[in-house]
Amino acid sequence: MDCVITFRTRRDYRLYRSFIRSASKNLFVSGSSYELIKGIADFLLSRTDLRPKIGIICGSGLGSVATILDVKKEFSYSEIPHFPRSTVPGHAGKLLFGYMGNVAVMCMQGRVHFYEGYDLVKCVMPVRVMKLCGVTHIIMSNAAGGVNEKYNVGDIMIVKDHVNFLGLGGLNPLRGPNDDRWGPRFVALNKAYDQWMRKKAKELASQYQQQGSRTTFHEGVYAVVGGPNFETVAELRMLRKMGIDAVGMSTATEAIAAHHCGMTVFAFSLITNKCVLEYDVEEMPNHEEVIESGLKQESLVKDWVSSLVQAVGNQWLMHTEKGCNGLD
Ligand SMILES: O=P(O)(O)O[C@H]1O[C@H](CO)[C@@H](O)[C@H]1O
Ligand code: HPA
Repeated sequence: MDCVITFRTRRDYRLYRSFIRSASKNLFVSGSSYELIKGIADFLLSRTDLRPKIGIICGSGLGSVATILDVKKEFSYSEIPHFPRSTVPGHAGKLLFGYMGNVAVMCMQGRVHFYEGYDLVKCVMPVRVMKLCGVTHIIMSNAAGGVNEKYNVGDIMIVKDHVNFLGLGGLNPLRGPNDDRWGPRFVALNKAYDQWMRKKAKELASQYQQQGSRTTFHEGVYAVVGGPNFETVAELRMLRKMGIDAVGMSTATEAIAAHHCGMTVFAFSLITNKCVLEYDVEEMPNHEEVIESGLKQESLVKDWVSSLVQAVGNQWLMHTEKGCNGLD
């Protein structure tokens, strides 16, 4: 059915026209435009003198990593304009600016997920905010189910690569018009997870083994699925056949956005549950167990992440005179 709109004045017509123009522009970019994200970064930086170099994202039950920070400024996500809010237990929803040793850090105590109802572009918005706050290296953590039968609860997997099941189906945070200020239209991902950081993280991990820790570190492939349901036995069997070691509902999309805008990316999974690949098994995965497993590994994870942050800081010192105390 055709619809005819009449305007009483030329002014009404002009107002209508500009509304339609901005609406069609925002159809693709709402919540994600460079200007909007720059506005958020400026909002944060105008409220702290700290200039972060390293960003950390705490996954489910891993919020305690934030407690190693000497916090200088704290924001609740709800007080940051346009920032998404965490709705999942185990994600405090706080953005912290502080120091780990002499390294200036920005830390998300909790993330947001696609299954919470956010578009992927909104899920990765905090990563881009970090970029515009000056973060060059990002450490992402997550809770994940161990698909590899050799993985046990409490093990840590350094992510060497991922399979993005959302992306393979077309759901990608880079979908839509590309803004070259972030990065190129077609981004290569074969070096998405930084080799130097992975090597350093493995070196640092070996000290726990030497000290007799029972925690095993692995390096493996993380698969992101949409959630929020845990996977079926058939799905998990398929994942294992495909060479996947751990499965979760986050991180890979954030890593794509971070790599796209030129950040150095490191990610790790805490194995919080062993995935059930058999039908005649009583146990069933649940979020409470996921959070509990995170808490049990609290001190080791904090220690390891903190030494990785220091290692990145020392690397900076070797290459720049300024270091990374955020005061340069
Ligand atoms: O990936 P993070 O945020 O650590 O959380 C993981 O834990 C939750 C399931 O218990 C899911 O959100 C999954 O992605
Ligand atoms: N599957 C998906 N996501 C998860 C799991 C899991 O088994 N454990 C923690 N996050």
